[in-house]
Amino acid sequence: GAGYAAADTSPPPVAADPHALPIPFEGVHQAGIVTPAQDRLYFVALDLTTEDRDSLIALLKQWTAAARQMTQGNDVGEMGAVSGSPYSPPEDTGEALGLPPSGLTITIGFGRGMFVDAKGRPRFGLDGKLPDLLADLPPFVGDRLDPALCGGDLAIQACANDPQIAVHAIRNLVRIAFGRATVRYSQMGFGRTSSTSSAQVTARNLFGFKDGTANIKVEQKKDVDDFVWVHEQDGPDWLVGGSYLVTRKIDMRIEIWDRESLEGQEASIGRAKGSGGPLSGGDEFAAIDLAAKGDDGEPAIAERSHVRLAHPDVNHGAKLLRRGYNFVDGSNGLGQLSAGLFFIAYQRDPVQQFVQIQRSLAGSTRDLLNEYIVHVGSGLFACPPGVGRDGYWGDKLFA
Ligand SMILES: C=CC1=C(C)c2cc3[nH]c(cc4nc(cc5[nH]c(cc1n2)c(C)c5CCC(=O)O)C(CCC(=O)O)=C4C)c(C)c3C=C
Ligand SMILES: [Fe+2]
Repeated sequence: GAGYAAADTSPPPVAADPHALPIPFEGVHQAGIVTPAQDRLYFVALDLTTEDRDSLIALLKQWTAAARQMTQGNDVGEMGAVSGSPYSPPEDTGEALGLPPSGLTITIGFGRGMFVDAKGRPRFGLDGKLPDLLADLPPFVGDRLDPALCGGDLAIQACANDPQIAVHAIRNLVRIAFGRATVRYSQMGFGRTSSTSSAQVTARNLFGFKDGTANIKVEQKKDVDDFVWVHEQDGPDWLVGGSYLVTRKIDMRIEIWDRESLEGQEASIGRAKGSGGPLSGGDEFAAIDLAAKGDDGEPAIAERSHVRLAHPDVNHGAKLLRRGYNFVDGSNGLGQLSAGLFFIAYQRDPVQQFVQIQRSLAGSTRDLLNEYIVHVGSGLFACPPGVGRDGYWGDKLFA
């Protein structure tokens, strides 16, 4: 179709709403990494239930074909949602009929468990292709990880400006995987907490602060190249042009935070709540001056503030491309919101980047935010480079 679900009979929306448009699926890099962050996320981690190499390859090919179709606003399969045999289940589940592609991107990552099992035994003949950096993340002080919210042999990130579109994408991919992979955990997110383009307004996280101000932006070509993509000299070959994805499900103790004074909240972050400007002075995008002192002679940006401890100057220059989303999973039995940040970061080297920064932040004597947050889920995935015209996700891995 022309970017709209084929079987739809109603006219497409009148004006070209930029949020409704399709994003190209093919490219040197996967879409959904430096793509300006969409408003909604649906993320899923899966475990492979097959041990057969050919069936894994077939799955990746079918997933790629479906992702190609859905990202361009088309139904899955040859006959889609309503044009097939009335006696068979439709190829597409149908809830995206009549909706525009809404900036849908679908990004895949491979976990360590796809290459070796828990005992280090090879899977799918891929043990020789396991990147050294695809090791389990180390434990961090204060982690309270729930194993059911960690790991996964594969991960798929669907981002779109319409949650129905993101859910439709994941649902159809999970359905295609029947008998070969099962869902380990999934997460819905809203209100992107990181802008990844300087054309975007910085959104706010559930603590009410602008989040993503000092993020790597797609326009910063050198930073993107230095900090996001795996280079030839980094290896392995199949991952060149790809990126490592770190996910952390972080619960936020909203009720405790909401009893903190404005001054206390701002000191914890190191930025002003209204403007997002650093406490060392200036507007949102003013450079952070870690040496600046307040009238009281104390550092304007507190020693234990989040932005100081996450800053490249105290982390051997490390930067991340953050792409996280807020979540609210209802309320817990105590009447508190089960809310937080589904932290997503892309990087060239997880050890020198995420692990370095998180070590700087973690622990009750470090980042002041730790009084209000707790990491409950974790994942590390190697995202292959983009797909060419006739290619499929991970094709270089099986070549
Ligand atoms: C290990 C990496 C990081 C985790 C985990 C993390 C969690 C987290 N962050 C916020 C809120 C904000 N973070 C901000 C900046 C910021 N955060 C990280 C890294 C992690 N954050 C970095 C590298 C930076 C940039 C530091 C810099 O160079 O200045 C900000 C300020 C605005 C911005 O620049 O984005 C906020 C606000 C929360 C609430 C949170 C966990 C729930
Ligand atoms: Fe942060």
